[in-house]
Amino acid sequence: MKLIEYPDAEIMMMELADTLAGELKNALLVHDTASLAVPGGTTPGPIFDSLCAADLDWARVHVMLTDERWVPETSDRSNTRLLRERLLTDKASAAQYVPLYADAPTPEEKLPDLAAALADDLPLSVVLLGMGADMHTASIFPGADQLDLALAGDDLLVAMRAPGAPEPRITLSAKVLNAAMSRHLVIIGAEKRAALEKAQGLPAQEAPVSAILNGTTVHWAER
Ligand SMILES: O=C(O)[C@H](O)[C@@H](O)[C@H](O)[C@H](O)COP(=O)(O)O
Repeated sequence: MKLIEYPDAEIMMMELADTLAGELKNALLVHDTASLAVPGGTTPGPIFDSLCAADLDWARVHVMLTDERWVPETSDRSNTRLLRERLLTDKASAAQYVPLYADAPTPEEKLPDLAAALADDLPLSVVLLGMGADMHTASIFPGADQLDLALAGDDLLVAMRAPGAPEPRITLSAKVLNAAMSRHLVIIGAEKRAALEKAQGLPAQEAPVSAILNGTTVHWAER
């Protein structure tokens, strides 16, 4: 793991957007398409605001979430909604969106179709992850019902229910995340920095983020 500390979050978001755009551009030099997976939640919005204006051949970029809450796009809990509003806009509106949600009461009903649709985009070119103070990443939560499958299984996508998550989730597995050509984790604040340090000494069952730290660049700003 490599840690980059920034003087403030605003600078971090802009520099990280540049880094992601540069990596996508490089991937497009050698491949017909490039794939980008990004988290939802409250942290990455400003990265999306910069990245969406990056000058690259977005029509050849396939964009997806690292994980989704099982709620329709009309919900303000929908990560898809965040992506449409802040990333898949401006120049990036030409990108192809690969959904992790479909209209059905539970994720299990749609899991095979959603997994088949994303299989063509693997290995992912660039992955950006977030982390919770409970040391979850993507929707791989401590105490989740399918934690073993998400951490050590061969499935691409896993449906999850977890005490720390108010609705069912769907998440890329650790296998998919770890196969990515490039992986970044973005966190803000002292609490998450302490959680990251604690996670490094714990098994993935207790600290799921530790399963994806090898080879990952962590970007941190205090505020
Ligand atoms: O749907 C989600 O919630 C995310 O993809 C999740 O993994 C997120 O990255 C962390 O929970 C951090 O969330 P915050 O950025 O809101 O702290």
